[in-house]
Amino acid sequence: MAGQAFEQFFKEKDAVRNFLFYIKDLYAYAKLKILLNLVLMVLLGLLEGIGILMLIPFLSIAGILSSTTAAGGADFWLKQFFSDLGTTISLPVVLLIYTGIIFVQSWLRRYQSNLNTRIQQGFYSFLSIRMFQALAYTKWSSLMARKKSDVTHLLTGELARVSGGTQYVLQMTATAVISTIQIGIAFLLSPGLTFLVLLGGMAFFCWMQRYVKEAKKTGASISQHTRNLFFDVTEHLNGIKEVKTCGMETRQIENFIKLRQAIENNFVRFNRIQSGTDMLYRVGAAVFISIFLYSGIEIFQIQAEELLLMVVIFARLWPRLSSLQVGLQQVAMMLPAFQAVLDFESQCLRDQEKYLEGPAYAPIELRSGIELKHVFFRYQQESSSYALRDISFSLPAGTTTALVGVSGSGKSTVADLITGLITPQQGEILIDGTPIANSALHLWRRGIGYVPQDAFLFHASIRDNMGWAHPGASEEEIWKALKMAAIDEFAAHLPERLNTVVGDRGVRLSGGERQRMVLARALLRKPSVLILDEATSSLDGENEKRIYQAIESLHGRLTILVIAHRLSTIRKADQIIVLDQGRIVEKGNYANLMENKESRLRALAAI
Ligand SMILES: Nc1ncnc2c1ncn2[C@@H]1O[C@H](COP(=O)(O)OP(=O)(O)OP(=O)(O)O)[C@@H](O)[C@H]1O
Repeated sequence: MAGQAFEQFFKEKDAVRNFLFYIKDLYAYAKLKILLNLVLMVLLGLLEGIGILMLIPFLSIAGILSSTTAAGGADFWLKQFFSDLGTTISLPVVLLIYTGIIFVQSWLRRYQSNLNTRIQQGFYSFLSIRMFQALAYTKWSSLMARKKSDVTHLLTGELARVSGGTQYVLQMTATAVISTIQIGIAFLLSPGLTFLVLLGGMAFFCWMQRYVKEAKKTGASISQHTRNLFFDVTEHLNGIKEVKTCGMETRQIENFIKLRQAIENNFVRFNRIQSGTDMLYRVGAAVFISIFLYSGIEIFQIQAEELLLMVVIFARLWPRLSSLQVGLQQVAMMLPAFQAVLDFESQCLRDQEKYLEGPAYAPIELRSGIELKHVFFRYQQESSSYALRDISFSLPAGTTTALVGVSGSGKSTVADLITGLITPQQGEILIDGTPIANSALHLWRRGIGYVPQDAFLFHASIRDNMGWAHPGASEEEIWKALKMAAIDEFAAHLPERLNTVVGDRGVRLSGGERQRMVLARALLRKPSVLILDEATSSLDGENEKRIYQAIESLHGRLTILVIAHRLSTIRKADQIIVLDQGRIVEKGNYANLMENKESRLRALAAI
């Protein structure tokens, strides 16, 4: 029957596998602490057992228990020993021993509870850190396919649920160990009755396993709805300006209420399962104890003291069975969260980038140039449409190349290929004549300064934002970088200069100020390659001119790739590459291309 219950609990193979993975992970993390925990559990179980046995001297002193009630067998000797204790020592001594046992037991329980919390919280951190590491080293192409809100949800909500489940796993283990010891002692005292209690208890326990399945279903539903809620809130915050501008608040609120209510209903449903099983256990206890008392007194005519002992044992064992049930339901509810965490982690691990770390590995500095040879790239493997087709060009070191083309022509995709965030399906990208090894990609990227379209700043001071890119940068280096990005005057006039906090994602700055700040941050790293992906799109003419003057002053020292939509900014580029629908349609310098009346660049300039 126990086998059936086990099977029912772990009906799906995945659940068994995940639960075993979970236990394996937990054990791998806290081997010694878990062993210490087990020892404590055994000690606590024994002490609780002795606590029960101490009833015998009480009964003996009170004259309820005679020392000749049973003869022979382990139970006789045990009872005899404790009964003798009652007749040879006085009541105060027995009470003192009893209090001592309870004191030691309480102290151990407190120690074990602290140890459990240490294991639980430590395991939570262990899983979070492991998951965050896996996430940080995952390939961009794999991250691109994921919703940010799902990842946040996994790292916060789902992992917190897993941690809550850990508490129950530890509690259940303690309950199981202590119960086993108590059952052993109860067997010594009264094998027949204990067997009957156990049989009844097991049958009841197995019957109750249907609720564990229910709990698991509720857990899966909670996972799904909390994920949706995270998504909704994240989207709302990302688009809060648009929401307010278009007066869409009510719709957002309605959505939020719907999701919140679904979660609320699931938790209420789960509590209904928990309280329902608790009620059934209580009613079951009353029925069982009535049957035992009746059959003990009327049919088996058991001695009163034995019945009393059985009531005590039953009163201790039954709640444990109930707490095992509650624990199983809690763990079953947590398993979908663990499964989600595990799936995400294994996907991240499958798509890892190799990293060479350590002082021996310096950023790769470009010496002769970058070359793209017949590169084809498509975002979806199964799709027949390519974002880039047969792209070949080179960026000699120290030159400035401009990529132009209408929206969607593939400019940002070229930039992502050069940084190694994505890899071509056909063709190759050579850095100083050789393809960059997978393991060295991060070293290559460390030598690149990148300013994206939607430049972001942390909610921190300018100094901290700069320090993020180059932790050891001196005050002088920071001001130099700010000057190169034409933002030094702005920073110098701020009330707290470098200590001024720029708001969340830099919202306290104008679009142009933010982009110049991010450009300064990129330059602070002293990169050998600088990529500007429409980085000047929100600058006014004057600021744009200043940035390009600064960039021109870097000409020859850096290899620069500029993705630009304003052609005025690329006049001085060494070469201009015009893209259209993923193909290179023109190459040359500004003067050459503009000379040709049919040129695409001219057409773009006209637009
Ligand atoms: N993550 C993605 N998944 C699928 N397709 C994508 C993805 N990113 C871009 N594309 C597609 O690839 C093509 C090239 O996009 P890309 O962003 O490189 O163009 P772009 O020239 O930089 O455009 P824009 O000037 O608007 O930024 C487009 O058709 C676009 O829809």
